[in-house]
Amino acid sequence: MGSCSPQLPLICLSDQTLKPGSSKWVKVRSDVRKALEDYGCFEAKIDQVSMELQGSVLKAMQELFALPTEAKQRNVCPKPFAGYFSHNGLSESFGIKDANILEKAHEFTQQLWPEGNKSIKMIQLYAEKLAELDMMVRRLILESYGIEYFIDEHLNSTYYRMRLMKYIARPDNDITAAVGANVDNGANDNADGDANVNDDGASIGVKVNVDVGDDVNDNDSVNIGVGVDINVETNVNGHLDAEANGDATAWVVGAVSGNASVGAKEANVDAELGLPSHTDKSLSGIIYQHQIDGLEVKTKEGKWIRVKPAPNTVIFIAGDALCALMNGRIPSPYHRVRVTEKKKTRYAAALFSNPKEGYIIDSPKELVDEKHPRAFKPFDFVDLFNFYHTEAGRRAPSTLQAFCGVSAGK
Ligand SMILES: O=C(O)CCC(=O)C(=O)O
Ligand SMILES: [Fe+2]
Repeated sequence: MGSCSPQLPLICLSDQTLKPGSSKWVKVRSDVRKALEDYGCFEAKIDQVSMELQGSVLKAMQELFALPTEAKQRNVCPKPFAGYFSHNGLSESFGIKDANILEKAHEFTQQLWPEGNKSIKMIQLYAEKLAELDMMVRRLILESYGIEYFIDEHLNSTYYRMRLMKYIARPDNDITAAVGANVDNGANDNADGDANVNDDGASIGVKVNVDVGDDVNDNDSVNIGVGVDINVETNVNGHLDAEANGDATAWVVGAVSGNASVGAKEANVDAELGLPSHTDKSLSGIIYQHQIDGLEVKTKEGKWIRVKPAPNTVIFIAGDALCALMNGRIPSPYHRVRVTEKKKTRYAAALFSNPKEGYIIDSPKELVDEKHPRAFKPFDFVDLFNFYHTEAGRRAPSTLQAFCGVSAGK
């Protein structure tokens, strides 16, 4: 309240009043289209998920992440990175395919708790509610472009995957100073997903963490801003590994690293990022951040909007597959996670919708006209995802553009 920091559009999708065909529905439909065309995402106020269910899901997540590593690693998926994944000690996540369907979600229980566990029921119920919400939003989108005939085919061509995330709390006993580091301009620069910085050289913010121990200095006010020689390896943008099903994330493997010398003491240079900037590969994602903020979304103007968590609020975000399907009319925004609160563990849950394997994504002809010439060639989502794992896919400023952009000339 009263804050002038930029915010995402907030749209009320509350069940009580939103009935198809009602005047509220028509208004929400145009709000959804406008928000997505402008930002590729919006905040949604919802009442479909009770506080009780939210609490149960949080408890289930805490229980899951507290399992011994060997148990967590049983959450495997034939595709790499789609199961349990630990990212440089900064975050860890589980993946649950078809989390909204009870029988399928039970496969996840089998992996982690062969003796059975009631938590999965809560997670499944939660996924079911978010899936209903997601389908409503995708229905609103297609209606808003006047392609109602396509709704059933579209909804039937997709499935869901849930991702549960824990961002590990940073300790409190370090001194930090923000510094800017310029890395060479080149193909790798935009492995952080930032396609807009190519011409100016990519500037990345890195954080110098100095562990002030007795052996270094008793004085906590060490001035590390002076004489710190930062050597940030350009492998900051080493390579990105996408989630195997392509639904969501590009993780940087081998994050920002380098050394800074402070007197005789070595300090680690590390990204503050819990999750580097990326676009989701999915059609859509619904993200719920529990109490601790961290999610930031990039606007078309290149500004980062930090999304504040609220109990009955989720974020709807468009992915590359939706961008392609909608002939580029809806962008898939870059977003990242920066957990700035110390000593606080951040939990987040996201439900992604993906096109089924074998389904060809092709913009309906109604979305193509003189003002909007066809932007992408038809493709199978699996192929987009596989391309993402190639060197060329990783280096591309925009995976989607490089893979199937009409201007890519392939
Ligand atoms: O943790 C979050 O808030 C977002 C996670 C995310 O962007 C992803 O999993 O693709
Ligand atoms: Fe994401």
